[in-house]
Amino acid sequence: MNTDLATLVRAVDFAATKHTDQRRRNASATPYVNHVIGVTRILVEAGVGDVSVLAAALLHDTIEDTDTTSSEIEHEFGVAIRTIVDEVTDDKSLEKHVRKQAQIDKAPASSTNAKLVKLADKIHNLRSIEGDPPVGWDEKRISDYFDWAEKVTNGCRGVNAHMEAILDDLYSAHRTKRQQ
Ligand SMILES: Nc1nc2c(ncn2[C@@H]2O[C@H](COP(=O)(O)OP(=O)(O)O)[C@@H](OP(=O)(O)OP(=O)(O)O)[C@H]2O)c(=O)[nH]1
Ligand SMILES: [Mn+2]
Repeated sequence: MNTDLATLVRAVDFAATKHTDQRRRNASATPYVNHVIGVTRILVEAGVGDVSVLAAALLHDTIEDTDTTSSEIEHEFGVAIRTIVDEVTDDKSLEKHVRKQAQIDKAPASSTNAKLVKLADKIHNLRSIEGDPPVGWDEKRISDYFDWAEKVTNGCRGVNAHMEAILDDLYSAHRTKRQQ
C-alpha cells in the first residue's frame, strides 16, 4: 500500500482508539474523534497535502487529552509527526489562564506545520461553538473564546490564506451577532 495512505489510516485508527471513551461537551455528546477528523478535513480542503501535517492533525489532542506519550507517537509515527503534535500540545499542569496565555505567546514562533494544525483546530472549535455549543457555555464564555482564539490565530497568520479567510469570516460574523 502507498505509505502515506497507510500512515493516515494508522493515525485515524490510533486516534479513534485513544479517544474511544471521550465525548465532546456539546448536548449530543458527539464522539471526540469526530473533532480530530473534522480538523483534518479542514486542512485537506485548504489544500494541505503534507501527510505529516494531516497525521499530526489526527493525533493533535492525544497527548493533551489521553494517556498517550510523546515517545509513543514518535515510536509509532516518527519524529516529524511527533514534533508537530508536541508543538500543539498544551501543558495541562499549568493553570488554565496561564495555559491559554501561553498559546497566544507561543503561536508566532511556532513552525509552519504547527500553525496549520492550530488554524484548523480553531476553525473546527469555533464552528462547533456557534452551531452546537458545549453544555453550559453562555454568551460571555462563547465571546471570550472567540476573542482568545483570534489572538492565537493572529499569531499563526501567513501560512494558509484559505483558512485565514474562513477565520476572518467567523470573527466578523460573530462581531455582527454580538452587536445585535
Ligand atoms: N467547541 C467545542 N470545544 C469542545 C467541545 N468539547 C470539548 N471541547 C474542547 O474544549 C476546548 C475548549 O474549551 P476551553 O474551556 O477553552 O479549554 P479547556 O478544555 O482546555 O480548558 C478545546 O480544546 P482543544 O481542541 O485542545 O483546543 P483549544 O481551544 O484548547 O485550543 C475543544 O476541543 C465542544 O463540544 N465544542
Ligand atoms: Mn483540538
